[in-house]
Amino acid sequence: MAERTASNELRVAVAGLGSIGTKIATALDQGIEGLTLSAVAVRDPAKHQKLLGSLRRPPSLLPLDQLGDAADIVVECAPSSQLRAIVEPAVKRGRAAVVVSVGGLLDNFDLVDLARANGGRILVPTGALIGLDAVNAAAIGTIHSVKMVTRKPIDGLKGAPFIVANNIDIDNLREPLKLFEGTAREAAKGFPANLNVAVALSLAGVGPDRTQVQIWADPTVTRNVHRIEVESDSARFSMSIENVPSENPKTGLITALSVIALLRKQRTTLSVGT
Ligand SMILES: NC(=O)C1=CN([C@@H]2O[C@H](COP(=O)(O)OP(=O)(O)OC[C@H]3O[C@@H](n4cnc5c(N)ncnc54)[C@H](OP(=O)(O)O)[C@@H]3O)[C@@H](O)[C@H]2O)C=CC1
Ligand SMILES: O=C([O-])CC(=O)C(=O)O
Repeated sequence: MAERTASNELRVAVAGLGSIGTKIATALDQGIEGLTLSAVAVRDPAKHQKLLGSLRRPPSLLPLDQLGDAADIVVECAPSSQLRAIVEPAVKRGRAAVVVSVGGLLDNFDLVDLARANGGRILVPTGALIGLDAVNAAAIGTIHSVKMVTRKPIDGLKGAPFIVANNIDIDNLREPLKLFEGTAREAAKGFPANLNVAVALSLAGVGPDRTQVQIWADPTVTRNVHRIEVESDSARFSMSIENVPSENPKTGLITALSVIALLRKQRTTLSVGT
């Protein structure tokens, strides 16, 4: 059972105060019904003094692996390399972990079993994507295929391991270039900081080995564009989203908002959408 504050609020900890974590911590501090920001973990406290000093109710500053001691819900918004260090101790204590670096979950899927064995939960928000409610619903029946095409500006792809390993020059592109076509599992390996959305889609639907993904470097777009097509026995649907990049060009602004929406649903009286 989750412990509660004296006022019966759920305590939330935020791991990583980058483009996503900063917005979530700020929203919690400004007030989300039934929730309180209890702790944060950062790599370099000096870098975050301004933000931490501006919060109305300063949270505890803790190491990543102690966040679960101070919170009922631990929100992971650090690089995927830190996923295990954040989620494992939290779910071992029976806490809920909200995971945004969802690509990293594929190599750490035993965490789901660990959570199950200890009464913890792992929550994956829709994040920078759209329509996981419909994909979840279709998956109750039979999904025949899920295809996703992602187009990103050059800055949103720079440094991806797939690009580096294949020595692809994307800096001087004048027209769109298809970089990759394959499964969501392969996409997550080659583009770990760019294709979390493909993994979230796959976990909602037919899994990482049956979700087909194309990735384009596109100098003609300024947004991270994802188009998805689903064929199932209950519905056929196409969805697309054009994300405004945040201070981190790899990350759409809507990602933090999606997590805030998920957190709101934990205690709100009226909850809309699955
Ligand atoms: N699910 C989805 O739809 C999406 C997921 N993402 C993923 O979300 C994650 C966060 O993205 P974003 O906020 O843009 O990334 P940022 O790079 O902006 O922020 C990551 C933060 O984590 C901090 N950090 C790194 N190591 C540690 C550590 N050991 N302890 C504490 N903090 C640490 C960094 O600190 P410092 O500033 O010191 O480097 C940084 O502030 C990424 O993995 C990204 O790929 C992104 C977009 C969409
Ligand atoms: O999935 C990701 O990691 C980021 C992304 O595509 C986006 O922000 O649109």
